[in-house]
Amino acid sequence: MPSHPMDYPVCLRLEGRSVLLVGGGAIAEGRALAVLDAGARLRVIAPRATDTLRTLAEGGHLEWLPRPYEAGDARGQHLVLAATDDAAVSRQVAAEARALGVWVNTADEPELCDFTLPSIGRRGPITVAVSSAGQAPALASHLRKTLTAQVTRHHVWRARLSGWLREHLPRGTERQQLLKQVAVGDIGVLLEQGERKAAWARLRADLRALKVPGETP
Ligand SMILES: C[C@@]1(CC(=O)O)C2=NC(=C\c3[nH]c(c(CCC(=O)O)c3CC(=O)O)Cc3[nH]c(c(CC(=O)O)c3CCC(=O)O)/C=C3\N/C(=C\2)[C@@H](CCC(=O)O)[C@]3(C)CC(=O)O)/[C@H]1CCC(=O)O
Ligand SMILES: NC(=O)c1ccc[n+]([C@@H]2O[C@H](COP(=O)([O-])OP(=O)(O)OC[C@H]3O[C@@H](n4cnc5c(N)ncnc54)[C@H](O)[C@@H]3O)[C@@H](O)[C@H]2O)c1
Repeated sequence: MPSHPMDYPVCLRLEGRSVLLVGGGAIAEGRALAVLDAGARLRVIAPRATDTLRTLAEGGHLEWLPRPYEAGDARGQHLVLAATDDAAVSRQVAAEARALGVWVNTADEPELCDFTLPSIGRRGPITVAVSSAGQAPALASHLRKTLTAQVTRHHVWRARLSGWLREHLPRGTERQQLLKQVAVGDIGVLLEQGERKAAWARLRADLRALKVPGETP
């Protein structure tokens, strides 16, 4: 039996949200690139920052405050990430963020984290995320590489096509059935086999049966 309850995995939508990153080293840089990809408004507080972080700050992609963390810095943030080389700073940041009700992650101490960061592989809209509940990050990284390699371009096509159909078709049982066809049924299998023409023909026939107007992507 695990000593803690299971972690609860989520995919955060950070667009336009304020994220504070405390620390400016290699680990912080990885965090910064990931939250910027997610469209967050990023503030970095650290006396030293990597060249990449400095360049991003000069380009206006993030705000860098070149000083140590101070009490109150977590106020008004939606999320706080701490990645310094000083465990006392991690503890201070985690305690203050928690007291303010702001979710916090520290790169060096799983016990201080409200959430941990899984190892991540991306293929189009598909994300493979592996967590080991803080127990084996190197194993999470290894598994992530193995699993991500199994996501092929056919899966990406199926995901994109499914996304397009969800956007254009009204909700309901018929849409659900068609989306299952695309994801794991005959249409998906045709796409996987490289039979794109046959897949489109089958999809058009299904759309006609649904009496839905419009072009396929
Ligand atoms: C997955 C990944 C994502 C990311 O960082 O973005 C990530 N660690 C990665 C790699 C990695 N980290 C470490 C090693 C060396 C081997 C080892 O020590 O085991 C390797 C392997 C490598 O580098 O190949 C060292 C390490 N990590 C933590 C501690 C502190 C501690 O455990 O006390 C120490 C000791 C530090 C020291 O001793 O100084 C803690 C955490 N690391 C986490 C995430 C969270 C739990 C994730 C999970 O549940 O699996 C958590 C809890 C904090 C957090 O949420 O950040 C990323 C994979 C990137 C990729 O995909 O390749
Ligand atoms: N989660 C992971 O994947 C993982 C992997 C390896 C290491 N770590 C841990 O991540 C942490 C950071 O590692 P790193 O290699 O990026 O370290 P680093 O030494 O390259 O950078 C440390 C950064 O912290 C900043 N800093 C120091 N004191 C500060 C303060 N009071 N306020 C604000 N910023 C401060 C420094 O200016 C510097 O930018 C370490 O604790 C390390 O143990 C995590």
